[in-house]
Formats: sequence, C-alpha cells, structure tokens
Amino acid sequence: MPSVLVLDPLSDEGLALLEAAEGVTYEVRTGLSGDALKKSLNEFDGAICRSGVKITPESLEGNTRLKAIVRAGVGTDNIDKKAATRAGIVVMNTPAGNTVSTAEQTIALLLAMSRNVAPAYQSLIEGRWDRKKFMGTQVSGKTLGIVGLGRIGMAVATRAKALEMNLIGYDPFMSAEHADKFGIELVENVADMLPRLDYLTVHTPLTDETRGLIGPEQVAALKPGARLVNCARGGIYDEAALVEGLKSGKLGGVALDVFPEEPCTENPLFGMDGVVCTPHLGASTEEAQNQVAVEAVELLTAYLMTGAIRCAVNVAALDPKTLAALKGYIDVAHRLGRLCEGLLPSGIESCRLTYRGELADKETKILASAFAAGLLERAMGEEVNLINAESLLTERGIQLVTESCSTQGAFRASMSVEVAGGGKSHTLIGTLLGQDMPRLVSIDGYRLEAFLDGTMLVFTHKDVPGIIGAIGIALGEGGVNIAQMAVGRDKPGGDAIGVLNVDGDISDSALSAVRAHKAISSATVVQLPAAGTLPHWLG
Ligand SMILES: NC(=O)C1=CN([C@@H]2O[C@H](COP(=O)(O)OP(=O)(O)OC[C@H]3O[C@@H](n4cnc5c(N)ncnc54)[C@H](O)[C@@H]3O)[C@@H](O)[C@H]2O)C=CC1
Ligand SMILES: O=C(O)C(=O)COP(=O)(O)O
Repeated sequence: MPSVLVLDPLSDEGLALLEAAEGVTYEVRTGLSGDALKKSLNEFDGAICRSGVKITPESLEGNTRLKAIVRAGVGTDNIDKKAATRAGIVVMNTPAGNTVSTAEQTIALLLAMSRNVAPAYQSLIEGRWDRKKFMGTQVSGKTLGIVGLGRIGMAVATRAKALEMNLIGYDPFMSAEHADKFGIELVENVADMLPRLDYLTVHTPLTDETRGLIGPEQVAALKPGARLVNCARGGIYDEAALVEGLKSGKLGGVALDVFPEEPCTENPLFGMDGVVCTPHLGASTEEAQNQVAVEAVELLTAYLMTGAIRCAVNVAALDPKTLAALKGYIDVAHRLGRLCEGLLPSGIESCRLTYRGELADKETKILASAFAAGLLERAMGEEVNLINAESLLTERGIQLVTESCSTQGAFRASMSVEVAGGGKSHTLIGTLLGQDMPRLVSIDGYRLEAFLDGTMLVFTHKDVPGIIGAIGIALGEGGVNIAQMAVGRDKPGGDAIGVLNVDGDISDSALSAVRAHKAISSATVVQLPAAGTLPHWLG
C-alpha cells in the first residue's frame, strides 16, 4: 500500500482527503531537515510539501523508495529538481490554487504601503493619534509596472485596473496584443519601464535570470519615490539596494512578503520608514490552502495508484488514457532496451528509435524513456524509471534520437531501434500482439517472430542442416528446456539468425557447447523480464 509523507502544514480538507483515500496511508512529519529528513524521505512512496521544507540533493541521496513529491503551491524552488529527476522522482505542483490569494496579498501590500496602515496602527497601539505623520498616496491614476504576466501577474493586473491604475508589463512569453486586451502596455525589457513607474511588482519564479533583477542600477533608474512590492520570491530584489534606496529617499516604500532566506525574523529593512513586510502569507488563506491541499492529494494519489502525471515540473505530463493506450508498447520499448543492452554489453553510444504505423501519431516520449530505462537498468546500481532514464542516458553521453513514420510496414504498429557502440550495431523491431504479447519481429534485417521475454539465446549461423538439432542437444545436455524458437535467414543456405526462449538459465558450459558448433558464428544470452511481468514503475 503506497504511503505518503506530509512535510509542511496542510489544510484539514487536504488531510481529510488523504485519510479517506483508499489504499493509501499517510503520516505528518513537519519541520524536518538534515538526516531526519533524508531518512523520512526514504520511508515513503510520496511526499507533499509547501515552501517550508528544503528538499536538497543530500536529502535525496541514496533514496530508493520515494516516487513523487507534490508541492501544494506554485514555487518549487525549495525542491532540488535535478536531484529529484536523477533519483527518478516526479515533482508536481498545484499551479492555480493560490493565484487569487497571492494577487490579493499583492494588492493588500500595495495599499497598506501607500496608506501607512501598519505604522499608523502601531502608533495607535503606542498611544498616539497622529494624523499628520501618516499622509498617504492615492494609487488611482498611478502607473504600476508588472514583471511576469503569468497567473498571478495577470490577476494583479485585473485588480490594479479596477483601482484605476495604469499598467505597464514585461514578460518575454506574452504578446503585445494579448497584453493590450487586458489594458497592459507591454515593454521589451525591464529597463524600459523603470523611469515611468510609481509602483513595481514582480511575479516571476526565482531563476538565474530573475535573481537580483532589481539591484542598485535599476533602483537608480526608477522615478524618485517609486514603491516596490515583492510577493514572488526573495532575491528578485537585491535587499541591500532596497535599504540604500530607502535611506537616500529614492524609494518611497518597500513591501515584501518573501525573503532570500526563510524564516526571516531579522532584516535591515524591518523597522525602516516606508517598509511593510509579511511572513510569506501570499497563499495563506483558507480558500487557497484548501484548494492547493486537495489538488496536491489528488495529484499524488493518482500518480501512486495509476501512474498518471499531471502538473509535473520535471517531466512531461502523462494522462491515464495515454498511459493505458501505450502500456503494451511501453513494455515492448522497455524489453527492446534490455535486449539491446544484452546484445551490446560492451557499451552503447547512440540509439535511434523509429515509431511506425499507429504509434507514429501517439505521445511517444514515454516510449523513449521506457527504452532508455531498459537499456540502463541492469548496469545501474540505482533506481532507473521513466522519470530519470533519459537524463541518465544524457549524463552518460549516449545519444538518443527519435522519429516517427506513418507508413505502416508489416504491422499495425511497430517500433524499431538501431543501437551502435564499440564499432558494432544492431537493429531490432518490436511489436505487440493483442494487448500484452511483446514480440521481436526483426533482428538485423532478418524477419522472424520471437517472444520478447525470459531467457533468450540469440545466435548467428550459416543456414545449414542440423543446426537446430545441435543446439537442442547442447542445451538439453545442460538441462535447459527450449520453450520457443524462431529463425530468420537472408536466403536458403545463407546467413541466418536464431532466437530461442528457454526455461531457466543457460549455463556457461551449455553456451560454450553452442558456440563450439562450426556453423555458429556468435551466441549471446540475454535475460529479459518473464512474460507478463511489467517493470515496477509501470505495474
Ligand atoms: N507569496 C506567495 O505566497 C506566493 C508566491 N508565489 C510566487 O509567484 C510566482 C509566480 O506565480 P504564477 O503567476 O502562478 O506563475 P506563472 O508561471 O503563471 O507565471 C510566471 C510568469 O513569469 C514569467 N517570467 C519568467 N521569467 C521571467 C523574466 N525573466 N522576466 C519576466 N517574466 C518572466 C513567465 O513567462 C510567466 O508568465 C511563483 O513562481 C512563486 O515563486 C506563488 C504563489 C504564492
Ligand atoms: O505557492 C507558492 O509558490 C508559495 O510561495 C506559497 O508558499 P506556502 O505554500 O504558503 O509556503
């Protein structure tokens, strides 16, 4: 039964859904770090988190159990996605559940900063009725610059429009026409908007590009008295530049919900005039928390129970329908990968996959991943699955190219693989009979029909009388029973290839006896999963 670890506080509705989920158990362990986190992550199949826990490469080191991490929220910068992918762990988020709440928090901070709400209340608490000191600024008619016009940026734009603000936006993935429909003037870069703004708000993820997006140079380029809001991620504004900007009077105010290091209770900005801060409360509403928690539980349980991937940030999406439709071919691809590795044990440098017939127009990325998993799994002392197989292949410098060809060939659907390495190469074609019978239908240009399962003996030979009998005797003397045999040849008496499926293992001495036959030029034993056995990640 899959088990789920809840790493950060999750709403009661989310926990109730986990409680009610059939076939899933869960445990809440919050506040984990270091070894305790590492140990816990290896005790569960799935994990749900918010921004609190930091899932570092060290915390995933040697993990053999965890299959998925779901972020109940948007930003996944607290999860090392590279390390997760490498460990075969899918990372998903719940992108839309907290959009409105975060946009509302942005507007709340923008207004609170403009009307000195926090310091005015503080002065009341301290016994002063000071109406002069807290003269504010009206936002209506002012210009707001928005960097990042995604879900939250656009939700802020519609709210700011209702406050009668003028909007300028920057987002490299937004067209001017689309922005215009929302009353946003799109500019080509951040620098262009700075001298025109009364307010600036950022709604991008924290990336190498957005880290320090607003530093001393950008503060200098702002209109005097400009006010800045950050409800995205700490580090997008350079805090030292904000401190200097406030001290010099260049900045009229700063409102922050997020900080480079969190929790953050000491900061030079805290207590400065014109500053209002909240402890990462953007998504902290009942509505947002219920929505993201429920969504996170749904995403995680669906993945653990059916393999469906939605809202993944480190791999392509995979819906249950596609998965069901391709399951048999995923199995074929995985078995072909295993066979290729067995036929070229000294190493593979490049692979080309060609999907034919009905496979040509399918979502075939998963087949490439399954093939890569088959190719690598025996050689790797670690988990290889659909999530990490291709990146492990790339890490090893193995090239993988894919192509589709809609012409059908001899089969309704088939997949051919060409692999090369160490000066040798092989070309195999696999197909599926019925729903669940993987078959090898061509090897190095020879047509045949062999089972793609169990212990296989692949041998090349001259098409001369007595070969089959000789092999039967060699294996029989070694106590090996032949279950199935297929032979392909170029012409009678020419070169030929044979594939045997046998029960049990083939001993070294039996294999040597086969190889000793003068008409047999090569014989290789390859171990594939038994018939009907799916890889555990496809189960
Ligand atoms: N304070 C809080 O509690 C919360 C904070 N967040 C933060 O807000 C961010 C935005 O969230 P969403 O709007 O849902 O994400 P989103 O993915 O819908 O939007 C992000 C936008 O940023 C744009 N972008 C990326 N790099 C850019 C760059 N260099 N310059 C300009 N634009 C760039 C993208 O094109 C995209 O349109 C999240 O990444 C997260 O860090 C999200 C939810 C709650
Ligand atoms: O969704 C996000 O990106 C957020 O920043 C919200 O963070 P939280 O879930 O409140 O810790």
